[in-house]
Amino acid sequence: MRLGVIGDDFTGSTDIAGFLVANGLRTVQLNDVPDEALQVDADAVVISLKTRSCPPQQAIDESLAALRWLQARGCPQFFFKYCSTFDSTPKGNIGPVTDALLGALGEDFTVICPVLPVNGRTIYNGYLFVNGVPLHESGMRHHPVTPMTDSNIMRVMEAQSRGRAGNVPSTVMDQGPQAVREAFAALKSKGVRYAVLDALNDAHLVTMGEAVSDMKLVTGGSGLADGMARAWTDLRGDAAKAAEAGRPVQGRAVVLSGSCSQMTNAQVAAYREAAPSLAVDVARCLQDDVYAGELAVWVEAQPRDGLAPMVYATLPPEALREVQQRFGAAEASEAVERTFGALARRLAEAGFEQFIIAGGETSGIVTQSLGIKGFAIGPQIAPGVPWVRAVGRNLSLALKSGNFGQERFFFDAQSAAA
Ligand SMILES: Nc1ncnc2c1ncn2[C@@H]1O[C@H](COP(=O)(O)OP(=O)(O)O)[C@@H](O)[C@H]1O
Ligand SMILES: O=C(O)[C@@H](O)C(=O)COP(=O)(O)O
Repeated sequence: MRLGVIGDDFTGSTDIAGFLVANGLRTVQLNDVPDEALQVDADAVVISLKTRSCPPQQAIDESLAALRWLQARGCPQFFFKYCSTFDSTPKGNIGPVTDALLGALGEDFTVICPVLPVNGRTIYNGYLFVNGVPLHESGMRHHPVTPMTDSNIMRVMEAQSRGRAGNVPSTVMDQGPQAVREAFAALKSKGVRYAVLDALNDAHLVTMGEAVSDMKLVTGGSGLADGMARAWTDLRGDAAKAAEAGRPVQGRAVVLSGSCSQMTNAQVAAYREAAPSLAVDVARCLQDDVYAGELAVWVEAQPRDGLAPMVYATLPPEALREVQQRFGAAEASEAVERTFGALARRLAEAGFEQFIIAGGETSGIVTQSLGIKGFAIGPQIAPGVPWVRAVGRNLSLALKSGNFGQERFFFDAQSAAA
């Protein structure tokens, strides 16, 4: 095994796994900390946790358990994968988990690099941009669980961690890996613990991929992993072959959307025009246990041919704010997640085999509710969203991060599975 990834959510984990596979690496995704006895033969193992917004101590404990599992299998390098829009408030959990992993590895320096230029997530002078808009002005300022109100990654990192952050600017990135390594040494000598790496383009990814080759722990988004994988010329194989085991199974499909991100809103609006669609009633999610069953009955009653039916809780920011004021943000989001978990379980029992899910937390709860222990990674539907196939089960899933994919993503996913 060359790389062990600890992902803080399920969509983020399939995102990074998809990029490793696209580089021809044999990659396996395991959901939650795997059993001690499990043995895996792969170039990269991605352990997906659901630790983005749980209490910090739980995030630390689960991340350290994942680290120990990987260490016990001789893994030489570790990647803490979090969102390319950072998705972390001053409460955590990126800072606390990074500190805990550094401590466990006996290290005192790492990179902070939430970038994915192909999906418009870039860093300039330590400020994170989403499609050219500063993070705090993007749709992420309205995120229901982790609203991002500051684009300065040094500042948000320092607010939730134990050390100082510094920046490696794009002008240094332009000079190549050796210059970046020298910048690391200079930052370290000033007592900096976290180097926030600028990345504006593909060339910067390749540079950083080489520059971090000796670092035991790296942290960030899939852009960094893409750069690292490109440097492993000895491992890179045929991408189509690496994706073969994850090709989607054929069967009945459903779309479940629990993301309120800007792009998901556009995707739901486009899909609702063409396919049978049902909006979730949050009050019912909070009030009774029979609601998920009723939703399942509706899904099952939709025509078998044509586009897959969609159940969605997706709301634009103003409507979401109203729901949150009425019921409480945490209570509402938990109830919606619980409903999607129960609905997915009912649909799997009813024979549904393809699940197209929008939203990281939503994907996490659905995967856990379906009792899926691991995924083989298939071909990408859009950058960062591969089809994945449950190990040992006849189930395929597309786990879409809130802001990933184009407007016709739900259509694209079904065409890619045909
Ligand atoms: N209508 C709604 N009212 C309240 N909370 C909601 C609603 N729809 C979705 N949510 C919650 O918002 C959160 C969205 O997070 P997530 O699934 O990670 O999406 P994203 O990938 O866009 O961040 C989930 O916890 C979900 O349950
Ligand atoms: O890095 C990313 O942007 C994604 O891989 C990611 O982490 C997804 O998170 P959600 O937006 O919560 O789905």
